[in-house]
Amino acid sequence: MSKIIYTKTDEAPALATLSFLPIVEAFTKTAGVEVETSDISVAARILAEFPEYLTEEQRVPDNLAELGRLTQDPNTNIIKLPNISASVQQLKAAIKELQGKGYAIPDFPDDPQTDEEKELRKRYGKSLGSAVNPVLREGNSDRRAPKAVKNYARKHPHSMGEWKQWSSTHVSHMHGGDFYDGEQSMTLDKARTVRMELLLDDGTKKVLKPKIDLLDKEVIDLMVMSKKALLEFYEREMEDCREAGILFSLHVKATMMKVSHPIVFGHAVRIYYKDAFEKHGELFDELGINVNNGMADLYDKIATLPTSTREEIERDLHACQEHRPRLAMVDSAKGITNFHSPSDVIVDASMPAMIRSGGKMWGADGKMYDCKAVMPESTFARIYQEMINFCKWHGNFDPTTMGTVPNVGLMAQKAEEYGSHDKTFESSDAGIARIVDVETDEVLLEKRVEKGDIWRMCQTKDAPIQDWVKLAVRRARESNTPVIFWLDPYRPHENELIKKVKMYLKDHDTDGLHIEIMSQVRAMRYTLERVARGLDTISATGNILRDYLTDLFPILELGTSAKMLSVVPLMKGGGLFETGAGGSAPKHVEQLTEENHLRWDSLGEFLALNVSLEHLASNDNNAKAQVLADTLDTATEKLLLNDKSPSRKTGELDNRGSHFYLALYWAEELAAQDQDSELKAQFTPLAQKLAENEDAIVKELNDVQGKPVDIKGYYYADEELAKKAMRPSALFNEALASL
Ligand SMILES: NC(=O)C1=CN([C@@H]2O[C@H](COP(=O)(O)OP(=O)(O)OC[C@H]3O[C@@H](n4cnc5c(N)ncnc54)[C@H](OP(=O)(O)O)[C@@H]3O)[C@@H](O)[C@H]2O)C=CC1
Ligand SMILES: O=C(O)CCC(=O)C(=O)O
Ligand SMILES: [Mg+2]
Repeated sequence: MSKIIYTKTDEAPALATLSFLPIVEAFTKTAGVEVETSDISVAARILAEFPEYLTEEQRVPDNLAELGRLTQDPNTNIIKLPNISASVQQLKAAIKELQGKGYAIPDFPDDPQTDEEKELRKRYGKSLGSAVNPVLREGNSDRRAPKAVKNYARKHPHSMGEWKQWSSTHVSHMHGGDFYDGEQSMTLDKARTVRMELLLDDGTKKVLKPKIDLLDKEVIDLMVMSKKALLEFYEREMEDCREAGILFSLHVKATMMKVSHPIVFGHAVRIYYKDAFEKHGELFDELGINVNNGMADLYDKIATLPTSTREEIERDLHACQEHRPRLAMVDSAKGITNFHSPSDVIVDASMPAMIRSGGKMWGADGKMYDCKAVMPESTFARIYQEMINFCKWHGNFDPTTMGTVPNVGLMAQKAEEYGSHDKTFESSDAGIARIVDVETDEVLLEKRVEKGDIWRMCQTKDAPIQDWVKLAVRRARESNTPVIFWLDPYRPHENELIKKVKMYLKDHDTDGLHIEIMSQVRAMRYTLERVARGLDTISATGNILRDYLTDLFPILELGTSAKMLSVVPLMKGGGLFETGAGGSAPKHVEQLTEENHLRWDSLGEFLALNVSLEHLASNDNNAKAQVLADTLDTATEKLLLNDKSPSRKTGELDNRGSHFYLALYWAEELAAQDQDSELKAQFTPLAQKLAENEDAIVKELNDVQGKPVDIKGYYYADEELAKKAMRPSALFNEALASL
């Protein structure tokens, strides 16, 4: 029997699943496909970590570990929806909700002191940040806008803010002392076991990671971010921003770069509120305030103080703002700034949204202003300035004519920064950070660090690089599109990759293909020159640029990266089919609970299901699955053409309504096809029933809107209540059940 594993995740995609999954199950069972669900939501992952605190009935299996194992099985077929990569604040909120529901899990230790607390912190750390994707992505990334989606966007362009040549918006990044500066990299000459250690100035050694097994031909890097340089950078840029009179906005990825970026974020907050931190620092330490988790943590903790002390602190914080630039807002109505939480502004989505708005972000008064987009680490920040330069010079892109930029991204086996979290340290002392061969004591890489510097090691295995080159060549051939490898010869890590790419390209027939290697800024310029002329260009990039570019171009081309096809051909032969390139849209949940309208667009799920079925069809020789895939493809196109995607407005067709239309069109296509008479016979009555009841069903789906809906929870909502909310049409439910 063919099997699809459909993940249950968080927030908007989890809600959408409650409506869409019954359709998937009903349709695919006709091809003998079993749909199994796997809950990898942050709440389920927390519960799976602490079975000994739970009753027998409360325990849940470690689904993520099981899926990780399955990525090694060639028969695996997973549809993966986006999940929360939790910040500390989110994790704590999820823990609190679970405790409130009677799950006696321990508190999150903010400042672990005892061994027991340290152990708990370590265990909670497994659910923190980007904890799911690196486990499941045992293959490289193939993300692109399908033709039908691109054509639809060309005919129905989203709105674009206007770029003015006089715009003050720009990107600021460090020019020295960051990870890019002085990076060291090497390709291993043989398999080795290494340790990471700090050689202190007094000659003693602090071993931070005793044993890392490395493979032959693996690329390793050592990078350091200087705290001093970072603080000076912030001080300078804040002053520069204040003088310019524009908004200060910090764009990091504290969720995915879960160790380094919260530290980088925290320094920005402390510099901005420097005077208040100098005055109240001791008290803040006593209260265990850690602004690496955002100002929300500070406000939560000072709430417990006597009113007079709290008010004094608040006054001092406000006084800091007087000689600092205005901050970009996340929610101006609620007074939530860019510094509120490190998971509110996530660079992959936040920078494209800013560029799409003509270089503007929200100010505290609810109006939009030019901004200084601060991305301390220069390695990848420069691509955004290059795009901004292009927009200022040429005006904004035109979605009706612009070319498309698919991406082939290196990410398998925790490539590059993805796998660096357990090898990232905030240096406790000054000394030499070293990577040393355990057997021979040979120092492979070393760099001076001062107290407070962040240093890390990255690994990129050779097999994923070979697979990445192969995938890039395959995509170039299949789509007859040029491929540019975005690799910078001045960056040691990428210089190692360039040698490998050149070598592995020789393994393939590249006759007639256009393949080039360019540094990032040149690659961006080259790609944009083509984009503006309506020409397509595949970007073949490392892991971080994979993440950045697969939001950047889709958001400009299509309005959202939710409409992307996102495939991970697993290196062992299975398939991981992701849905879109974006996240879990927390704001959408708010709209659902307040107004019972879910604006989440499931196009990404439809596209993923399509390729998942195709994969089953060829792997399992399942001809019916192929018919389902072909008809789903046509139905999806019809849905776009008939404008049945969810509206943003309460009272109009939402996620549930668009699911109904997909089911209707899919059933109609199956009824109309002649390849499989059994399927035709099964779906003809359903198509008739849905078509006859179209108006009544849509009315049922729209009539429930406009009122709040209580699903009793955010991270672990009541499944029955949520299901009821997401399946409000009795007519539609009955029709599906009749299949
Ligand atoms: N693959 C994964 O597992 C990923 C997970 N994440 C996680 O998702 C969470 C939110 O991240 P964030 O950076 O805010 O990015 P999101 O992509 O979730 O949100 C940014 C905005 O994009 C729009 N959007 C995204 N997806 C859809 C969709 N399917 N339909 C309609 N609009 C959509 C929404 O705009 P509007 O509000 O205007 O409707 C949304 O507010 C974080 O916890 C993050 O870690 C992020 C990226 C990938
Ligand atoms: O894993 C994460 O935290 C986010 C991943 C992401 O943004 C992406 O893959 O595009
Ligand atoms: Mg992303």
